[in-house]
Amino acid sequence: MTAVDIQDVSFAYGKMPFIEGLSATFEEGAVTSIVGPNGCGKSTLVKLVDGLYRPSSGRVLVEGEPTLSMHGKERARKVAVLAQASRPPAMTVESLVACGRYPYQCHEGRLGQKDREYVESAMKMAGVERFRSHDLRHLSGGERQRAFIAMTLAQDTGIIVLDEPTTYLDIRACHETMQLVRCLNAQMNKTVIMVIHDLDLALRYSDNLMVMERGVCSYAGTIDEVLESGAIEHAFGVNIHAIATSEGRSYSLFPA
Ligand SMILES: Nc1ncnc2c1ncn2[C@@H]1O[C@H](COP(=O)(O)OP(=O)(O)OP(=O)(O)O)[C@@H](O)[C@H]1O
Repeated sequence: MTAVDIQDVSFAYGKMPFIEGLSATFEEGAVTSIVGPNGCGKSTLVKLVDGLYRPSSGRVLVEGEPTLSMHGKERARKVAVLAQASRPPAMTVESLVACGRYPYQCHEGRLGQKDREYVESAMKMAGVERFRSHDLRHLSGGERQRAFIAMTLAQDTGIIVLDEPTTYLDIRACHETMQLVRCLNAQMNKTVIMVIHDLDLALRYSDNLMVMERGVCSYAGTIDEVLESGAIEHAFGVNIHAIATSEGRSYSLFPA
């Protein structure tokens, strides 16, 4: 089954076409990383999936429905998108996580019993319960990222899209964030699509990879298929060596 289907999408900033005829599919129940050099269009693609940008041609389907035919709240009940980290707002963890319930709220915006249950279980799942009354600005980068992931969980969608979830995190927090992603996938069957710069993390924690170059998908497939294809070497100008370890495989990357 396909969770997100990008069908022959073109998009331009201003007059110059940037993405032309991009097609890609993201498998339901899988963790897929979008990788590619700076400026190749990864965040643009995320915004097209989020319905923030309108393709000049082609369409994006989320769970079989064109994103642009859905109202904002309807789309937000299918896909939760966590944008790139920016300055954290002055609010508590619990208030942030409660924001994830907005697609289910009516005009008054009050949380009902069910909303509160979702907020509680999202904080528990992401391991931020004990920080519930802490101001986001006073958390470490890793704790704050878990709080934002909890907000996407409270949104109760089948699909989570994370744009560079490990930026600014130290190596331990990077791995903890990726382990949380795998846990959400394994225990809650979340489809996860993430833009990630760290190729080692992408190779280690994803089922599938989509490699982008200058507005196109140059290759997509399982980790083994992508490694076999040479698409990463081509896109980044690196060599990759896979090393067997007791925990599976580790990857060593260095300039070609
Ligand atoms: N709002 C905008 N207006 C005009 N051009 C933009 C805008 N946003 C992005 N671009 C351009 O579109 C191209 C793709 O940007 P995008 O942010 O999608 O790339 P990216 O692959 O996510 O980059 P990075 O890895 O550096 O985050 C870049 O050349 C960028 O300068």
